[in-house]
Amino acid sequence: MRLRHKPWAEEFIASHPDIVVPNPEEQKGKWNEVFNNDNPLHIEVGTGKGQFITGMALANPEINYIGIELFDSVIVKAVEKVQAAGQPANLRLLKVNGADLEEFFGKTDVDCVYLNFSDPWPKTRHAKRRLTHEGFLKIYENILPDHGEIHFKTDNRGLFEYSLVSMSQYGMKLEYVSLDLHVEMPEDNIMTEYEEKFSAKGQPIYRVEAQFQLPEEK
Ligand SMILES: C[S@@+](CC[C@H](N)C(=O)[O-])C[C@H]1O[C@@H](n2cnc3c(N)ncnc32)[C@H](O)[C@@H]1O
Repeated sequence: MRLRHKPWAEEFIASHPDIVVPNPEEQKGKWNEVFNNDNPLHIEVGTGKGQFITGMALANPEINYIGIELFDSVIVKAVEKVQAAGQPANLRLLKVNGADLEEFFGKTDVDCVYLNFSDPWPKTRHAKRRLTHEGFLKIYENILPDHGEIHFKTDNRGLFEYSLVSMSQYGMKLEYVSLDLHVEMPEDNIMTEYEEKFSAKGQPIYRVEAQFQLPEEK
């Protein structure tokens, strides 16, 4: 998702350090200081305009949430969403690349990783950029505890099939695989912007929860 270039975006982000955490590498291993509690931390990589992560934070005040987004112009929209929701105390944003997560989170800092409607990168030569490529799975494994989980939703059948294979080949246990999530919409499902858009067009939403396994369990 690319929005029109906004030259003031960087300044806007810097002026909201209470929402977009500045110098996140300094929080590695001590995110509890940011939230003033030891509650579990869930992150969404590729948070876009922030609808999902904001909804999750409002629905689950006993969990801390961080939305991670690469682009200035997009995270500005997420900041506005967080403000409109009354700036929940259990929610922050990071303007960083998901490929660099290990710079900001140590082993077990994060309790769950959400990937929602990740960019599909359909060309084979771009496969390494897919957020479910084994290179990214390794990164998530390094910031999650043993048996940590990734919850993944997408409208893109090709990316979903690729991801099931990638996760399975990595030795992850696949649970709650759905080929049409909205047929029996889980009560606690929080819709993302893309989910609303694609489901309104009648497209099925695919979902899986994948759990990392210990070497002896693979
Ligand atoms: C297709 S949008 C989906 C947004 C939102 N999750 C939703 O479901 O509505 C994917 C988002 O992921 C972001 N993104 C892609 N690769 C990323 C990366 N490596 N690190 C952080 N964000 C990334 C993009 O900038 C874009 O905003």
